[in-house]
Amino acid sequence: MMFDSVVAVDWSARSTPSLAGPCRDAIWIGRTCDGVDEAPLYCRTRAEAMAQLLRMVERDRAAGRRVLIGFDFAFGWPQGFAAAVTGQARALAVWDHLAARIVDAADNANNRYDVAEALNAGLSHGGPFWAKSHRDRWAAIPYADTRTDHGLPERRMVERRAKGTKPVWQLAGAGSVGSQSLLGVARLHALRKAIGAQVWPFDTDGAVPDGDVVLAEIYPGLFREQIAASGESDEIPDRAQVRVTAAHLAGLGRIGVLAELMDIRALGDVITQEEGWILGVPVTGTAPRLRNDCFALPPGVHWTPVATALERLRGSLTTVVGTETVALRSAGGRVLAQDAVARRSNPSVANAAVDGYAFAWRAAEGDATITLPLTPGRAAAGVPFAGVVPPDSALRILTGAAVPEACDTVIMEEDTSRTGNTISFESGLRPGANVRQSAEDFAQGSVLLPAGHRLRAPDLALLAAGGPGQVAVRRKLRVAVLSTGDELSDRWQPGDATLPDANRPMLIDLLQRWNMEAVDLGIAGDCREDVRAALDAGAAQADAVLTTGGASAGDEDHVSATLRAANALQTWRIAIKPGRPLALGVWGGVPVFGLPGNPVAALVCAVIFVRPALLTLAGADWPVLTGTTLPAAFTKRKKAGRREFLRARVREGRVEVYPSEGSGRIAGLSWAEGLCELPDGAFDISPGTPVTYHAWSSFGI
Ligand SMILES: Nc1nc2c(c(=O)[nH]1)N[C@H]1C(S)=C(S)[C@@H](COP(=O)(O)OP(=O)(O)OC[C@H]3O[C@@H](n4cnc5c(N)ncnc54)[C@H](O)[C@@H]3O)O[C@H]1N2
Ligand code: MOO
Repeated sequence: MMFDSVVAVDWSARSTPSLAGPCRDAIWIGRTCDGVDEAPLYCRTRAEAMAQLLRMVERDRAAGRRVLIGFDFAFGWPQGFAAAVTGQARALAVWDHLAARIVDAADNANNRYDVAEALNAGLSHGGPFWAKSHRDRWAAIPYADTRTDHGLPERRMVERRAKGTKPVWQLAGAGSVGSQSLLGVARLHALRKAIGAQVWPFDTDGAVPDGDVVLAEIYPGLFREQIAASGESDEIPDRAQVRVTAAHLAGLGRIGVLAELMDIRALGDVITQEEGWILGVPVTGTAPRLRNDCFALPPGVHWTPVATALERLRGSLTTVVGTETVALRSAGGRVLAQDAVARRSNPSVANAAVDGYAFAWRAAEGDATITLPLTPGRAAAGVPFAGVVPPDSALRILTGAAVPEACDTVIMEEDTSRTGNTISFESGLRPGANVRQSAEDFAQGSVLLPAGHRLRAPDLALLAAGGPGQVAVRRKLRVAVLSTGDELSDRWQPGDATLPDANRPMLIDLLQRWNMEAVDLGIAGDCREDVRAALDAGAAQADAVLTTGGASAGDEDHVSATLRAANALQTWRIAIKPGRPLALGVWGGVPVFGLPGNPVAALVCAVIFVRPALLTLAGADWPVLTGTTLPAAFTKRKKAGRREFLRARVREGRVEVYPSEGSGRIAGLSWAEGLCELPDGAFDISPGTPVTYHAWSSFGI
């Protein structure tokens, strides 16, 4: 067993001691020790609870027991808060900050609103904390939720996954947890120092802790059903919560599941160092969150060549989707999550490649004409011959049938003549002729296809032949698509000043062809509130967000501006035409690809940059574009300093390009059947000059 003693604490942010007798909304401590569920303890103050816990730890340590203590408040804050307050992206730095400021007396009197007010005042746009006990005090904390663009995510990633959890910014009101965290963390900071406890996941970097006293964040809501079913109907709810939660976590420890739940290294350091995690929320299927600065370019970079941009993109992204199992027949287009290993050899036994007669080759050595007696019976595919073929005899055999043990060669029926029970044929057959050797195609245990491979129809034949009826694939990547701009409308009518949205249908179709799920976020107007709300919706529902429009630096470029305000924007000026302004950001841990609004630029950016990036997030191999070299049918003098992609098609073996290069000329997109890629350097093209052509099919279109 991992922990001998498991303690669950229901915390409280009260400012006065709770009633003398046990009551709700007070501190309760539940404990399961050596498999025995103890009666929960009631504590009137935080100071009393800490004293109880210290006594328990002392006793457990003296008895050589490992102890896990869970507290039901957030140990961390949404991504970005720690760095904004302390300059370090670590929750424990916030613990230090709070421990130095929180005053929490023995009678529960405390200054949490003063501390929250100071935090708000030090953060941009009024800060994230809201709700308080007195309407007329702490002016920097709004009483109702009238907060504006404070630039931090509303929830931690774990709060998006655990149903019923409340954001940590709310300091008062039913179910709020913000105040509990401020006061609780200050207390845990002292406990950690006093007894050398390990705080999971921060002290272990998301790994399973090895200390003898471990503090972790818990949430009794995870055990809601077990609590409801626990049978003590008139029990105070807080008491039932700590009792059942402790018993449950101890049970998970006994069956080895707790260790699995405590290994969250795969989530990355935004979670393991900054936001924290609720013990018991499963990790599988959870994308590691990206750091806000994951797309940062080195200082001084102004123009990024295409190849460098691709390399950087490749280096900053990894797989974010979990694994699921699907039937082989519906696995086409999916990405293998693991190497597919053959569960059988093909063929599994040596078998006949033709209809004819099997015999031992030694029997047919010598004479010009060979005559062999036939053994009664036959071997057919799936119906092996049950008897023994004598050394100088032959056996009737059909294509696909197992070659009997004593035989090694098969003669095709058309090459023999049969009289009664004998066959005759000309000598000269090589040993092993017309026999498919066991495992000549592939051997059991060999890797048929590597993880990351995208399955096509022929691959399904191979996997099926290798045995598995089911295959482990990556969950489909979900990608949200947003168009931006006041000029766009989905309800456009002739005569309107608005334009129909051309980008969204195009991008949604691209995603579907790449075997991803598209989430349609519609159109956001040219205002930050709209863009913010859409990005929030995208980050909540999808693994990545694609936007078009508003990517460059103009007054109306609200995608860039919104990401910049959240300190999450990197604008890459790529040496490419079209598609030069590409905004890359991270919103709520989810990458945002801000494509230029011009439809031609949007498509080029989508196929050249976004496709490989999304395939990487989806767990697929990085696609390498090779292209075909063909003679040009056009004339152009290309300047040095940027790569160009021209709308193109092939006619009579030569590459034609669309007469206009304007990146708003949508007709040319549809006219084209692919792109002609011109290199970064200067390049003079006249009819016949070899150029590189990529058919739409090489972009999965
Ligand atoms: N001062 C600068 N101006 C511009 C720059 C620059 O670097 N500095 N870059 C130019 C280039 S190159 C491009 S491409 C565009 C990119 O602009 P944005 O991404 O900010 O896009 P918008 O200004 O919102 O729109 C550009 C153009 O595309 C039309 N559009 C937008 N969305 C759609 C849609 N869904 N369907 C159809 N058409 C759409 C929009 O109406 C504009 O005409 O910036 C240049 N300017
Ligand atoms: O990206 Mo812009 O398309 O070069 O006009």
